[in-house]
Amino acid sequence: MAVGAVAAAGGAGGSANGAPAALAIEGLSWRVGGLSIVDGVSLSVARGEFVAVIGPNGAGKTSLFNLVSGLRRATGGRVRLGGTDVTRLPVHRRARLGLGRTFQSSSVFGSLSVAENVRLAVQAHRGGSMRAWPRPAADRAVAGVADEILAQVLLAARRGDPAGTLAHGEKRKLEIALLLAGEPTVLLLDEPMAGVSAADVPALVEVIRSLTATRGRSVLMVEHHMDVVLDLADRVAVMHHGALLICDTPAAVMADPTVQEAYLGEEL
Ligand SMILES: Nc1ncnc2c1ncn2[C@@H]1O[C@H](COP(=O)(O)OP(=O)(O)OP(=O)(O)O)[C@@H](O)[C@H]1O
Repeated sequence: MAVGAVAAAGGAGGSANGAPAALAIEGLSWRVGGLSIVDGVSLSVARGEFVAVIGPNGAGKTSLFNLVSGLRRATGGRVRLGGTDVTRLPVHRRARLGLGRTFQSSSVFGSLSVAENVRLAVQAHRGGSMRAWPRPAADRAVAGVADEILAQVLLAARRGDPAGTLAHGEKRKLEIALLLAGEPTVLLLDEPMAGVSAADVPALVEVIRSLTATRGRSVLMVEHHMDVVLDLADRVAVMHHGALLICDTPAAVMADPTVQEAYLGEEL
């Protein structure tokens, strides 16, 4: 649940207590070759809040994520992280400011163990700040952090297994672990349930739920599985033809006739 006030539906900017939103998307647009793919989207995510983005195929959800993470350059509007304007910053600078997007599977080393993968990610993130530490102490600290992360993503039992042997659902947990190694304050999850077997969904949902439970982390998640969205989200943002249709509580969104219309002919 959101720390402090729950931000106003769809509004950008700060929360009611005056603190800047963890993530503020303000009139964000992306035009390509005369086509408006993302059309003036304004949406804010409060500290500790979980917002899901849904919409029919081709609505612009992934494109919105690409603009927020910096993979694509917006043609209009702004993105702010904790009040800092990051609109013109490249991916790695946004990451350094606390924005994390799930790693693609290609960043998992299949022949290394699950624990080694997480240790490498922790090392990559903290290495510089530990340079003055004696080697054994630094190694122990990295291993300790990696173990904590593995416990949080419910992968402790698989810590010694080669990452390449993980099932889809477990691989998603490992990708989340690698993301957590970067100590993000805002996490972008793009279809975390894609390809995950029905049996593995509940455990993965619990891992994702735990992300906002500590440290005031915020999550923005694109997901097609409505049961997962309704279970996890504080608010649901609906995109249609590149624009934001509504951003409100799951109950209000489900009851909204314009949402039903946008999904006409598709499963909601
Ligand atoms: N680089 C690009 N150039 C031109 N059109 C693009 C480009 N990238 C995406 N599009 C178009 O923008 C629209 C939105 O695509 P996007 O992938 O963001 O939608 P989505 O909501 O994530 O869809 P899905 O749910 O199917 O993943 C689509 O019509 C897509 O074909």
